[in-house]
Amino acid sequence: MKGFKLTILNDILSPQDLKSLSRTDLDNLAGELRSRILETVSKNGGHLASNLGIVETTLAIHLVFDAPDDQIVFDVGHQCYAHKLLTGRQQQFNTLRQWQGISGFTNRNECDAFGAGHSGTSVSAALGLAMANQLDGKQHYVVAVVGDGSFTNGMIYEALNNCNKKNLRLIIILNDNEMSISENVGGLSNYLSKIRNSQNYFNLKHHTQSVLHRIPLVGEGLIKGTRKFKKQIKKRVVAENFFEHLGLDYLGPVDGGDLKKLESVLSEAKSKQNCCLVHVHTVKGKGYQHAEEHPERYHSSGPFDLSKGIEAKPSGDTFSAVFGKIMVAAANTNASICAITAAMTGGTGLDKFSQAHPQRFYDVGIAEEHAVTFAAGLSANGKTPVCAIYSTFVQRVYDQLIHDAAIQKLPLIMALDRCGLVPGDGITHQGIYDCSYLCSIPGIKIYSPETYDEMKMSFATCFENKSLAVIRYPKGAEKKYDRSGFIKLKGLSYQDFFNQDVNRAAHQTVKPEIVMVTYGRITENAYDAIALLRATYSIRLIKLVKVYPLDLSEMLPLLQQPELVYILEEGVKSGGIGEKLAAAIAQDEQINPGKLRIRAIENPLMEQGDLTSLYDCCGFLPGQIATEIAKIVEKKTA
Ligand SMILES: Cc1ncc(C[n+]2csc(CCOP(=O)(O)OP(=O)(O)O)c2C)c(N)n1
Ligand SMILES: CC(=O)[C@@H](O)[C@H](O)COP(=O)(O)O
Ligand SMILES: [Mg+2]
Repeated sequence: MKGFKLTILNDILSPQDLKSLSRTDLDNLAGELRSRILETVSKNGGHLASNLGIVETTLAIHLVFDAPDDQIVFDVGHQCYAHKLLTGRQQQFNTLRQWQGISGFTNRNECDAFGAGHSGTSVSAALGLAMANQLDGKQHYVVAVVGDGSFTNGMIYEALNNCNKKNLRLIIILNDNEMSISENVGGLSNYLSKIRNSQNYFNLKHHTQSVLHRIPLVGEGLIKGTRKFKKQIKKRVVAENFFEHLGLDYLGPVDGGDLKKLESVLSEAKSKQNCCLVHVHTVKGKGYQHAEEHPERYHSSGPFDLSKGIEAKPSGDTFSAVFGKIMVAAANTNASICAITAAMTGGTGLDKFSQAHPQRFYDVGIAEEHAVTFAAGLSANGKTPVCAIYSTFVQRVYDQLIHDAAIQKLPLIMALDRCGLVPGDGITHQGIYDCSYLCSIPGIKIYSPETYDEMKMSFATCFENKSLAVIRYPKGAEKKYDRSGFIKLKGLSYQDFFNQDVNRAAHQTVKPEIVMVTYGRITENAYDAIALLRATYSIRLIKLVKVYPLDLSEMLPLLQQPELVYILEEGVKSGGIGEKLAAAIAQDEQINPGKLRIRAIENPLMEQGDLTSLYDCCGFLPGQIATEIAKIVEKKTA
């Protein structure tokens, strides 16, 4: 792909420039868009397969509609790369997903009609935009683009239920590529495949309708009563589908690779008086053979060699993979263990479990709320459910955890993946809120293992204790550094970095000047910061594994001596573990609350970027931590 000349794309400064292109130019442009997407994702990482599949649909949308007056709302937003390239962001496209570059999702700051990252929001947002237009007497259209996977999300149906208003300039494009990240699941996916496979349904329907139009007595232009009669006949001859029953017009399925047909069907949708759903059949990964053959592998990828494709096997363990192993091993000996995922089998490491224990594995679709209440139901009838969900998507299940688990006093284990800062995906995917909001759920216990061993122990404890518990861990692998000096207590471990000549037994009597308290992946940063400080100060590092409720009887005695207690937290400051500890210290007569400092995330609206840039922005790099601590101590002793 290197050196591929993008002759047409270079001249597209706005969607208006598309409108004068010839058919041949448009076809070539589709190829150029794919090349640019491939080239960029192979360098920066990103969501490849979905973007390759939706190129012609995006072109058709921008040919038929007039953005930005007409507003396009992408569900999830991970498939918006062609849209970005056609809407004035070509120059920055090489900065995709990079620090201070452009986001891999739709982003209102970048001039998209609505931002996203989480699934299922598009139709509600688009309906709101369309209603606002209607109130203002504006004639603009709003187009929601939703994948078949996202159509498994309940919010879509809540929104569809409200779309049956007259003269609503709202068009919903169902981008059906037969895939979520992995294969799409459930009754809806079967139903869509039925519509697709009812051969020529669309053609038959159109043919029937045009025949009906031609019958003299019921033809166009006749009085209302006759129209009613015509509708009755239509209904009998052509069965309505689910969407039509909800009061929407339905067009499709249309071949999503056929730009001319797409344009014609979208133009027809525009002419409808109702909200219209256009069902487009696309191919995930289209145009790059590796991605067409393995759409799941190319859903979201890191950088890779375009000529070779992505290696089949990930190398080495990750927290997700270790979680998968823990689950398989536990379920081998405990028949009550069940695993639930909301469309993230591979990402959460549950693929092995799904093969080893298919009867006890549930992929419920992109339906986190349902996943948790469903798990609570399993729990109520004696099962041991483990819900594996990314931290960011758990934001959706706050009420389910309170109403359906905590209040019911039901044991339930939440395995939270992708906790902490999430580099490439950015602002919508940061796993930095969970500790803060989950702490207030009655009876909840939160563990934040930093190592695979701690993770295993946390799960073992939770399987045994049968309570409402959260085990949270980051994306990727455990950090490698020397942990041999840590002394384990119940819910924490600690290590003293005093004068190296002092032996461990003597530590008890030596006074640490600084105590650092931290948890999770960022412990390594604390450890590295200590390496910069230990020649000057004696420091104690406390690593929490059980982060909530805090085991104060273990911890407070360790905090009494130092001049400074410095809490380092890869999560939001507001309501976080640091603030919980501060509140506990404030009530302890032995500890002066004035010696506490919290370094946590104060501006959580953190865009995408590499982890080092994100850490830098938060003051989390070891050098920054060391400098801050030295300054505080100097000020105190001055
Ligand atoms: C609430 C929520 N849960 C899970 C995800 C993770 N996720 C991102 S894309 C995706 C699959 C979407 O499938 P579909 O809508 O069909 O789009 P496609 O990738 O096939 O184009 C999932 C599960 C998410 N973004 N939001
Ligand atoms: C769009 C989305 O929400 C997912 O595709 C997410 O980007 C996947 O992240 P991982 O690649 O870390 O599984
Ligand atoms: Mg799909």
